[in-house]
Amino acid sequence: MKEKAYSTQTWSSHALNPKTQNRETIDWIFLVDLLNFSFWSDIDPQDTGRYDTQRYSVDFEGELYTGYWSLCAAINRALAEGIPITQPAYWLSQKFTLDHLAYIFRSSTEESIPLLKERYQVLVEAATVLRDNFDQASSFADVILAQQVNADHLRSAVDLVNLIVANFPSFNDIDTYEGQEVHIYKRVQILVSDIWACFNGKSFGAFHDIGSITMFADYRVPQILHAMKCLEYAPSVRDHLQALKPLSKGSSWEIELRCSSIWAVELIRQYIHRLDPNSRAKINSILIDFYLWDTAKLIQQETRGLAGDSSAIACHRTRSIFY
Ligand SMILES: Nc1nc2c(c(CN[C@H]3C=C[C@H](O)[C@@H]3O)cn2[C@@H]2O[C@H](COP(=O)(O)O)[C@@H](O)[C@H]2O)c(=O)[nH]1
Repeated sequence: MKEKAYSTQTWSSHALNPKTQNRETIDWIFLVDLLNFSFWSDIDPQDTGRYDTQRYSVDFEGELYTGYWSLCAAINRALAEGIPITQPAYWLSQKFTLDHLAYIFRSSTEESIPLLKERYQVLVEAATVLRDNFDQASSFADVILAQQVNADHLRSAVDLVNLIVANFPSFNDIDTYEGQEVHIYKRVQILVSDIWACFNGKSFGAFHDIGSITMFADYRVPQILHAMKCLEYAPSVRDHLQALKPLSKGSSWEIELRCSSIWAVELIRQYIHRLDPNSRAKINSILIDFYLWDTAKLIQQETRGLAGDSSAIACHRTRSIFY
């Protein structure tokens, strides 16, 4: 596997990610990270990620995309067809119906996109919040611009995360574990991080506390943390996942798995900073996460599925709008 230095520039190197850095790019990122959840397939048990399993696949410019990239492909395809899908006002227009969203996310295979109705509701809710809570804001860029900057013209990533979860319910990734509230905040943190990475830490992406953002607790990174022997699953949990059984949202196993993946990345980050104190300014949990996630996807492609060999672990099958 080709090693590559990880930096914010890596973000725009992905074929489907925008190459420009402007308000339209913010709109694209906002839409993607509103819908950045639950792409694991009910009909690809080996999790090969391949369209020939008939799992949900999007054809964009002659290429078939699955998983997270199917979301980006469907959005780019809609834009290429002249559908203003990244404009929040569109989500409140007459034209924007559940059937229209089904067309936008149409599949080239038997399986449709999971949680389509929830995706529709998330968009209508977000556009309503922009209109009602942010003075008819036409773009999420206006929400960022409304944020105070400090003397160095830098905003607070943590304040932006808290502002988003206080206003947009679909980002409220909170659970209760043994009576204690646990704020995992996966999609809101990847939203702020994608903006930071896309803008290379400048302009809309200029934050003085970006190092406070954690890894994004999804269902893909725990697998590679396990493959790297950074995460160990109790035999009962491992057997449950390998049997492709669903893991219910809010169960103690699900919360422990997500929080353990966050803590594992924090320990990796601390280890890297101890090894090389100069890396403190360059390496944060976001870049470690991006590296781990991209590497997990490469392994999935090369081995036709991360659950392929016995040492691998299947991803946990929790249907949720939060990741
Ligand atoms: N922790 C973490 N989770 C991430 C991402 C991304 C996409 N980020 C890309 C954009 C810029 C970066 O450089 C990455 O290339 C998606 N996901 C989550 O994965 C799951 C989808 O997986 P699969 O079904 O296999 O495609 C789903 O929960 C989705 O929310 C990430 O980066 N980190």
